Amino acid sequence: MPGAGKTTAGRQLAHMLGVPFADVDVEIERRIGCSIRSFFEQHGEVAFRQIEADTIAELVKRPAHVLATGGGAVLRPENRAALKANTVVLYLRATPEELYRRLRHDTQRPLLQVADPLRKLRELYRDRDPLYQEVAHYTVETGRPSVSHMVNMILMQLELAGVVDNQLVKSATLRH
Ligand SMILES: Nc1ncnc2c1ncn2[C@@H]1O[C@H](COP(=O)(O)OP(=O)(O)O)[C@@H](O)[C@H]1O
Ligand SMILES: O=C(O)C1=C[C@@H](OP(=O)(O)O)[C@@H](O)[C@H](O)C1
Ligand SMILES: [Mg+2]
Repeated sequence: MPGAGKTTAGRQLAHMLGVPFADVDVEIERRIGCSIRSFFEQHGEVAFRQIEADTIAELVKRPAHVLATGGGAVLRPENRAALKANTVVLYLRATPEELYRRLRHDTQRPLLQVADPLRKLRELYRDRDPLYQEVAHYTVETGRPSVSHMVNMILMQLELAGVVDNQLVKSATLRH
């Protein structure tokens, strides 16, 4: 979902683990040469989703690092398949109300430039939560922690899953 913390927590997590960070949206904006919001307005969502799929297909093949996708990455089956097969997928789950609290002043998410953004978030959550749960290896219930607390929750989940070892988590925590 938009506002889940993928970009913010993903960047912090990569820094703490000492691995490269990539954000699908940032890579897309580099390719299209404008903001995603402008692209939506000029070319529409379908054209965006094709560029998003092409970008995800490339980025999931890069060596181990932290990858933040956009909230709509799960809409296309080929994206879900690519993410699940090539990465350890964490779903950063938050309620529509919490997401609205985080995004209420944000003007850059095209899907939320509507009269009732909270209603839109509830619709997106209804449609997408099953898809996130289908593609995710692990779900992190983010609630209302600070970003740094959320990153520690993610680290603990990754350690429990054996994705990162205890020493790496300890050094990450110290680095933090
Ligand atoms: N766990 C959190 N608690 C409070 N604010 C958060 C949390 N995660 C993200 N935010 C804030 O919400 C906004 C959206 O975060 P962002 O990382 O851009 O989300 P996404 O990339 O998933 O859309 C940012 O202002 C960020 O600081
Ligand atoms: O939820 C969505 O469909 C989208 C989320 C955005 O990314 P964030 O989840 O980082 O906001 C961005 O990819 C685009 O605006 C579409
Ligand atoms: Mg993001």
